[in-house]
Amino acid sequence: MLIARPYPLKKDMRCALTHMEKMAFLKKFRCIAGTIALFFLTFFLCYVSSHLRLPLVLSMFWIVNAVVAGIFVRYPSTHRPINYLACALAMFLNDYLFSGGLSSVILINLANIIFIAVVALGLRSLWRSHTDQLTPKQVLILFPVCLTASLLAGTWGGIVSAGGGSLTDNLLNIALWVSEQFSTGLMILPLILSFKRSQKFIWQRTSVLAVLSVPILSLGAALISGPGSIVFPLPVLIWCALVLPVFVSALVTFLVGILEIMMVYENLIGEHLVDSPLEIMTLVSIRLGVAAMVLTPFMVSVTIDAVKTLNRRLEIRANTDFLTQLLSRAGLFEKLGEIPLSAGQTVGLILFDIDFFKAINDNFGHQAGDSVLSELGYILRRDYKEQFYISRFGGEEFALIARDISAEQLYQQAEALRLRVARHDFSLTDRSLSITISLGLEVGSANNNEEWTQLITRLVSKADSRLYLSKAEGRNLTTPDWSEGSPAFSDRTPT
Ligand SMILES: Nc1nc2c(ncn2[C@@H]2O[C@H](COP(=O)(O)OP(=O)(O)OP(=O)(O)O)[C@@H](O)[C@H]2O)c(=O)[nH]1
Repeated sequence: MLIARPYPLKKDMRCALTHMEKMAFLKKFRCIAGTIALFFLTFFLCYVSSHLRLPLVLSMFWIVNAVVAGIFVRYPSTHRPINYLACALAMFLNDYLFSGGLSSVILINLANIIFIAVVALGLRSLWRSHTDQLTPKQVLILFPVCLTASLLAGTWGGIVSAGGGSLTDNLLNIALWVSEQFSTGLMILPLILSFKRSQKFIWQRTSVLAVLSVPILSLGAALISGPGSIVFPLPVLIWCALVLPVFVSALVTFLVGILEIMMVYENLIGEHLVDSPLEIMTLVSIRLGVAAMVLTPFMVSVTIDAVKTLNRRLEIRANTDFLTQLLSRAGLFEKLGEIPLSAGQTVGLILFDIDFFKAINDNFGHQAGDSVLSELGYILRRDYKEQFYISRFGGEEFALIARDISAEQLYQQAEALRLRVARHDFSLTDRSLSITISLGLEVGSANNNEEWTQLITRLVSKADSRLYLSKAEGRNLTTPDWSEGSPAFSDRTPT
């Protein structure tokens, strides 16, 4: 009879509740901490941006909007009304402390919130938060979303910050707002969206040269000057996009974009800036030009990155056996081809085949046979990957290859493997199963100018005849390289 056990159950439930409460508390704490961090980040960026105002009244780079919008897109859990409120409060506080006049400050900062909201909502639906990889499609949508956000925010900001004035003043103000938001947005958003915490990258000569060429072309642009000089760095930025990781390329492009706009402000590029409609429109035009220029290398680097990832996936798929997750025969040769082979190098090969595998298929079904192959693949990957290159050579035939191994060491490893397999219970859906394997070994040295394919083919031919011997002598046996008089051959015994 089943006896009720109230206490342990209650205790379990209490533990589970406490755990859930703890998790809920942690989640809440993280949210509050995130909101406070966002408040201070916004305040700091507003402070920095508002000190980049000279020589015009409008900031040279109002970076805060793109940064906050980028955070909302990149980390969708932060996209919450409370965080909008925190950002707005930080903007109001900064303007109140350093510019005065709370009422106009609220209206002007509404433009910033409009930009953040439009970018966050426009890009959020397309961004897959579970992957860091950007797609060309996502980059394409960056342009219209950023433009819409800049147009809406800029129109509102331009009107409320002009404080009345003539229609021309209003239109010029709007043009300045829109162009600034658009160019700053397109410089900063790629940076935030492509940022990866860990990325393996080896600097090669071409990557270093590409980066070093950037300041040279930028200097050329500064020396020659004129409106066309904006695009001088473009070829080298495209080069960076081809050879650098997406984030590094975006960073270089961002720095060039910033430099160009600063040079415009310093009269190094373009005409002398005075506060007339023509000069303002020149600045607007240069900014829009910079925006278009910075997006181009970003599109190239994201597209190249997507192509590289696709190539890597195809390569893995082509070189890996789907069932066992081991190298296919072609994959083995491909892998070995990457390793230098010097004359005289010793290479050992274990070639083995499952005994009576056809009977497993016949008695338990093809799926059971697949399951055995898959489990065997798992054992080989787990226990032998360190010492050997492992390949599913054919149907139920496997090859293990090791460099710098003696005939005796190879024999010991092969015997250990044979016993390991024989003692293992392979699990099928409704039962477990024991199998045995027969092995043939060969150890050889590479000849002068011999390639991996030739060497392995030579070793396989010998090992295959020894595998056949193991089968002929009753299976569950290892036949080593006995031509070398290995003492192990005479010791071989079935389990
Ligand atoms: N389930 C399954 N069976 C496979 C696969 N590849 C090959 N086989 C089967 O493996 C069996 C190999 O049979 P045989 O060559 O006669 O060898 P065996 O039955 O193991 O006998 P011995 O090697 O002489 O011990 C064939 O029936 C193939 O159909 C696979 O991927 N999955």
